[in-house]
Formats: sequence, C-alpha cells, structure tokens
Amino acid sequence: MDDEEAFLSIEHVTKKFGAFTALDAVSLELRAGELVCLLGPSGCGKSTLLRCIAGLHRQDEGRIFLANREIGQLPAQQRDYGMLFQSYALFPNLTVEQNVAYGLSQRRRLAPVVHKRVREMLDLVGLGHLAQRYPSQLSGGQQQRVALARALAPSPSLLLLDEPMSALDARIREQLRIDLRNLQRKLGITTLMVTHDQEEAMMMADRIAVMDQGKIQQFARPQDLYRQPANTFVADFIGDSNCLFYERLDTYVAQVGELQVHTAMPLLQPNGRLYVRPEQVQLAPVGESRRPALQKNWFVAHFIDGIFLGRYYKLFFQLERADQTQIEVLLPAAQAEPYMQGLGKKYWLHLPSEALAVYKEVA
Ligand SMILES: Nc1ncnc2c1ncn2[C@@H]1O[C@H](COP(=O)(O)OP(=O)(O)OP(=O)(O)O)[C@@H](O)[C@H]1O
Repeated sequence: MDDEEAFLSIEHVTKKFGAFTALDAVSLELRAGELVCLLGPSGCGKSTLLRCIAGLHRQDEGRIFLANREIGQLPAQQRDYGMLFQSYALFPNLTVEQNVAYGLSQRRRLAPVVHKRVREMLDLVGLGHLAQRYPSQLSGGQQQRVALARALAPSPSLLLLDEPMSALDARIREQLRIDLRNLQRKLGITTLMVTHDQEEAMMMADRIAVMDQGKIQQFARPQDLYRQPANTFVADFIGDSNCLFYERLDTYVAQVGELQVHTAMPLLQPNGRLYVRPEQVQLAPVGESRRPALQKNWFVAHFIDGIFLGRYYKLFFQLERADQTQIEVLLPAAQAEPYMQGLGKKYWLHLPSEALAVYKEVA
C-alpha cells in the first residue's frame, strides 16, 4: 500500500472451478472508507472475488484480511460485512421494518432497541414512511433501499455490493447511484462494488480495479485509468479510443498506411497500435487555409457518419491513404452540426503528437 494502511487486504487469491482458473493470484488493498469498484467484462471473475471475500466461495490459495484480522478461512457470518445483490432478496411475507430487523433479531416482535435501529436505518435510506408495507407494495428502487438498510443495520465494517443497480431502470438507477454514494461517504463505510457498467464505476468509485481473465489489469483512480491506461486491454475497455495500426519508421515516427505520423512518445516496438481519444482529434475545413498541410500530423479525411448524443456528436471520418483507418471525433453539438450536412466531404484532421499513445500489449 502506498501511504495508508490497508483496511481490506486481498493477497494472492486464486480460485479454480475444476481446471478453470477464475481468479489468478489476485491482490488488492482497500483503504478505510473508500469505495472501490471491480469493473470488467462478463466472466472476468468480479463476482467470484466478491464471493471469496464474503466467504460464499472458499479460495484455493491466498489470504484475506479485514481490519488486520484474517477472515479468509472464517465462516461467512463471522466476517463482519453487509452484502447487497442484484435481486433484492427481501422476505415477501415480512414488512419492510421486519425485513430490516431480520439481521438484528430474527423475531417478529421487535425489542425497543432493535426498533430504534430499524427506524434509523429506514430514515437513512429515506423510507421511514413505508415501514409497514410489504415488499410487493414497493418499487424496485425502494426494495433495493430496504435491502441496503438491512445490510447496514448491524453496522458492518465492510459493504459488498454485487451489481446492486442492474435490475433497475435507467432513471432510478441514476438516482440510487447518487444516493448510495452519498450514504457511503456519510457513513464512511469501506465498500467494494462489482459492476460491468463503466459509467457507474467512473461516477461512484474512488478507485477502480479493472479485471480481465481472473487478473487485475489496473487499479487506479478513474481519471488515471482514462488518461494513463496500463495496457492495451484497459485502453480498449475504458472509454472510446481510436486505434491506428502502425509500423515504426523511426523512434518518433510511425507509418500508418502511406501516412507518416509523428509521436511524442518513443515507439519501442517495430509495430503495434497507436491510441488517440476522440475528444483530442482536431478538425479544420479544407480550402480555408493551406497551413495544416505544412504542419505535422494534419491529414485529409472524409466525413462518413455522425451520431447525435444530446450535448455531443460522435463524428466518423475515414483517413485518406491510411488503409481505410476510421477516426472518431467527439464534438459539442453546436460545433458538430455543420459537419452533418456534408456526407463525403473532405476535412483536415489533426492527430496531435502528444495525444498519441502506445501501451503495453497484454500477454
Ligand atoms: N460455481 C461455478 N462453477 C464453475 N464455474 C464458475 C462458477 N462460478 C463462476 N464460474 C466461472 O468463473 C468465471 C468468472 O465468473 P464470475 O461470476 O466471477 O464473473 P463476473 O466477472 O462476475 O461476470 P458477470 O459480470 O457475467 O457476472 C466465469 O467464466 C464463470 O463461468
């Protein structure tokens, strides 16, 4: 751990299902109070890691510590966490209040101290007024709030969330993300959340662990993942990127088709891929000025398509003399609209050398 001591520490955890390795010596450390997202494509091992921490799977190798206590071999109920799943998993025959009380006391008649705690929890998630309802009388978002209140009621040290919002519709999901994040900050509870939704992870997490094939590819702040991907997997997975296949001509000059593309980063491999984010590509009208042709990395491209995204447009261009390479450009709507009139029209397109990056290929 860089500066602070780890609150949850996962050390070289390996989990196999038969001959298949779902987790391959995964190590991860969470600081007290932070919200970390496990993000990755379907089947990369996110839920398996969460379940190993929860004690719902037993790892084949490796150790897990929570607040300096080794929990990796303890039964689930002794590990001190609250958990929330995609499905709300509420008891349909118990009221909201009784559901929340379930983890505190399994009797239907609530002792005053339990009752007080349940009330506090329901107020915390904004459902104090619905205490006597049954789950079937609630919306999906409300049911998930009840499940959250139930998970938090015993004051666990750790909150584990497994795709908690994926069953909800977009608008409710958006609100619940904000509420969950605010609540997590207010309580200062260390939280690990599984999601395959990049936007959700970017919006909520202090740090994101990007996983692929049972390994953590990069663990960093959202801004750093976007700006400095550790390898080509992360560069492809996080955000949109343009990708140009090149052959090296010189340390700082790449050949893309017939074009010579100058880079600020040294090209260490004889060939590979250059990445550039759509918002970093610049455009200029052909004919208005001859200047671009004389400068580095200005190329002629044809406008081929555009997609309206509300505040922005994604515009697609095809580079001339570059093996059909397509370049995506992101522009604010007002700037992009004139381009939409001219299908097939030629433009100058600038790939700034400092915006071009090469990344380590994943083994
Ligand atoms: N009980 C099991 N028996 C056999 N294989 C399993 C078992 N549980 C998970 N796997 C396999 O392990 C891999 C990782 O599964 P896991 O559920 O952790 O993926 P995930 O990243 O959470 O994906 P998703 O987003 O689709 O839930 C998958 O290939 C899955 O098929």
